Amino acid sequence: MVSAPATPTPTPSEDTDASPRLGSRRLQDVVIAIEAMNKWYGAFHVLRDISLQVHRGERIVLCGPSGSGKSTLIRCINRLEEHQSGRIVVDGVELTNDVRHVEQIRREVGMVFQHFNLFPHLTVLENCVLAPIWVRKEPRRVAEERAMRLLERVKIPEQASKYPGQLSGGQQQRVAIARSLCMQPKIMLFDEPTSALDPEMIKEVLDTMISLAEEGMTMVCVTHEMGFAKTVADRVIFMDQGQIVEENDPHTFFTNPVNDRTRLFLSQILHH
Ligand SMILES: Nc1ncnc2c1ncn2[C@@H]1O[C@H](COP(=O)(O)OP(=O)(O)OP(=O)(O)O)[C@@H](O)[C@H]1O
Repeated sequence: MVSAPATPTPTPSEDTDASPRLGSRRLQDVVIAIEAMNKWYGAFHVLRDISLQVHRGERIVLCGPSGSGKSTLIRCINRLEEHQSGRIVVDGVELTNDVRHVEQIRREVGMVFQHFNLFPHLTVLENCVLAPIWVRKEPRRVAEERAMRLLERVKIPEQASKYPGQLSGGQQQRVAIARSLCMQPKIMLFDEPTSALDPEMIKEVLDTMISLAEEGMTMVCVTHEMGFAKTVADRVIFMDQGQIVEENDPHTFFTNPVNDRTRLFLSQILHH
């Protein structure tokens, strides 16, 4: 049975002064709506009653201690992991077992992983055009032109004919970002994209993410880069033991955390 696309909670569409704001910007429609979602790994209750709404163009940073469920949560958003109860609606499509919905979501939601996940036996350009050609059935020329534009945007067009193993970690991660963008996603998920990088390469990847944010991409980022959270995020969400414990704008989150667990976490990472 095909379930009807669900409608996320509506938000004001008219651009009136009364519409809610996101910093200096106006809140737009909800693109990710998670309602009372739970997930178990066997008997282990890994995500507990998660409710979260992400608006178009919003930049969310998810943080929290190791094992708190951050990766699992963002992997549920593109159905790399299944949830067992509650609802996840992405751009008006509810995530169910219906493969058509899953395919649609995978096309609209790009994901960048800690360990790049590039195909080592394919060149940078081939990595970038693989999904557009095979999933979106694009002509090779169209896919390659877009891939080259995106490799220019992440500032490594000269690496197009190299293999991933010939690049630095920072360059490989920028290829991974360009590869995701080749599918023209509406939402980008980042799972600790800088954690596997040497310190001197972290900045180049963060700069790429910052420029994406400036262009209005909707982003959900799991990261320990609190400088990025402070300057780029519209909202910082703190998770612990599978729950969203606290969320706020970055200024309030970092200067006036309410929950004891948030305070403890911040004191540990900010003084590290
Ligand atoms: N496939 C799996 N099967 C069983 N347990 C899992 C699986 N994947 C993750 N877990 C467990 O679920 C919990 C949450 O893991 P998750 O990777 O989502 O946490 P995290 O907050 O992203 O942690 P980290 O910051 O260390 O990456 C952990 O206790 C982890 O061991």
